[in-house]
Amino acid sequence: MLNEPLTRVLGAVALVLSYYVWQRKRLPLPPGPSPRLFIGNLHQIPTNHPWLTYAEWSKKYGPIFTLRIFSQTHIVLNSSKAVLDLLEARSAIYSDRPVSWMLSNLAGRTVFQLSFLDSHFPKYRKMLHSGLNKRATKAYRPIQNHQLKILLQGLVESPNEFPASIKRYVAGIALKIAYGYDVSSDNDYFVGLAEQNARAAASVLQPFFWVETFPFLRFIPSWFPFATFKRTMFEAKKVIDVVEAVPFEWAKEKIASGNYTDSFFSQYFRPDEDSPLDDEDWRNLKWTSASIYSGGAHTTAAAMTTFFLLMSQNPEIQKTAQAEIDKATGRERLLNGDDQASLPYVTALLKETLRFAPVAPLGLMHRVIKDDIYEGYFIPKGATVIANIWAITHDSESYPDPFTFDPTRHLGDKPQPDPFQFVFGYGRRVCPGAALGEESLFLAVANILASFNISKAVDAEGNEIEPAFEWFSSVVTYPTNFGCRISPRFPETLTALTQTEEI
Ligand code: HEM
Repeated sequence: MLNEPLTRVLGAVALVLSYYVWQRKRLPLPPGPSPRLFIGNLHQIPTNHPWLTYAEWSKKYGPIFTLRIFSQTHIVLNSSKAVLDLLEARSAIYSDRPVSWMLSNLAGRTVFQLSFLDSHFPKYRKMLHSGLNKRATKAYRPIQNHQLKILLQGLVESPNEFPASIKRYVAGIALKIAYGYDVSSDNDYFVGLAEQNARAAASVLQPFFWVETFPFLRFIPSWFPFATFKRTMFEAKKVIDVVEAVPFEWAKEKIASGNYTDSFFSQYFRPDEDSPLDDEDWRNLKWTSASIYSGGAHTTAAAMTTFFLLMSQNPEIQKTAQAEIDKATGRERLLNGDDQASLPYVTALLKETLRFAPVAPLGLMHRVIKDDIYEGYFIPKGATVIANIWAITHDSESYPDPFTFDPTRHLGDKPQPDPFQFVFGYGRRVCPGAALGEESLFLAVANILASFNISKAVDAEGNEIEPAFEWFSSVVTYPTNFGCRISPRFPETLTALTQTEEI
């Protein structure tokens, strides 16, 4: 028998708990567009550039709104306050990924969609953090500097092929860091793989697949006329498997032969160690190495492509940045990572590029693992949580006149909020490659500005062509269908500089 005081205490606790649960259930979900009976808001979600529509909806429904897709609740966060309050401050419950049968069963498991609750999650993050943190990133400078010279030479020799030079630069850095692999040309097989991987990712990371709601669709054979989803996934899986396996096997063989350069992979793979890796270690190593390549190449390339478009539109800003650079180098050397501290305008220009066109406008989806309450709204366990990064970096309260490209907004005594705080994601899922991405971007942007003038493309009569501001719509976005003129500022000096050993 329990004694009376204890019974009373337990009764009071039960009462408080049930009041709390009742109160929570009474709270409404954040508002949102009216759902239809069965499909919810599926019919209203645009297939292209959904971040723009979500930003519009947030003006009507507020910074946090709800969408329902069949029975799945999506909470869309459109303000810096909401993402920092939830995804950062409450990251212990907001860092899971939505469960996707399509991704995990057909496309295969990857770091990007691994559940926060998976026992391997901390291991992955630790491996990535130790290989990619700010300090570790400094060790990669010789690799970045080497790729930089190839990039600059490529822009001198074939300026119109600048997208190929960008791809080679980013893949060259990622493959060397991940596996110790040296890219040999723009048409390198491994560089092509990165490209295929980006395409595969775009095809599988769609907001909705019917099979997630109707599990019986899993059993229809892939040849069936309506089974496009299965064929898409199997195609993507083939690519993802190759992307993970081929460089991995290549690196394994190199290390076994004793003729290899140090890399993220070689740090963990030691053929002569007494305790060999077990199966799970192998898998972790395979996926983390592949994530450097699949997470780092396409994103960095997207930001560089945006940079070319914005520079061709903004000659005055370009000149200001060039004046700052010329003052630092006397036009006698290339810039390295240490120069960033003395180039505030160029740093601001880079921030503004990522603010103006965040590479991943909706980031990657999160999932909340416990019921929660925020600002009087109920956020149910299992809801998918989407950070509308584009809306945050175009919020006129934080960034007045948000559609004007203006690096000076990040300078002075009262700079506007640092966009790097938002564009690399949040909480325990924050991009582990942010430091490396930022440094590779700075190096490229600063040295391209030092070495070239970028202007609008011209037609056969010499008239400038106004580029269409068109953005590829996927998880990673970048401008498409534009050209620009890239001409060396000091051709002789540039050739000499790209041929010297040191930067
Ligand atoms: C401009 C450069 C980059 C941008 C804008 C960017 C942005 C992002 C964003 C928004 C996320 C999702 C974070 C979240 O879920 O909250 C992410 C995740 C990730 N990024 Fe990056 N990224 C960049 C470069 C890189 C680089 C260079 C690497 C690797 C070397 C990398 C590896 C990853 C990985 C592995 C994840 C998944 C983390 C996880 O799910 O736990 N990224 N990135």
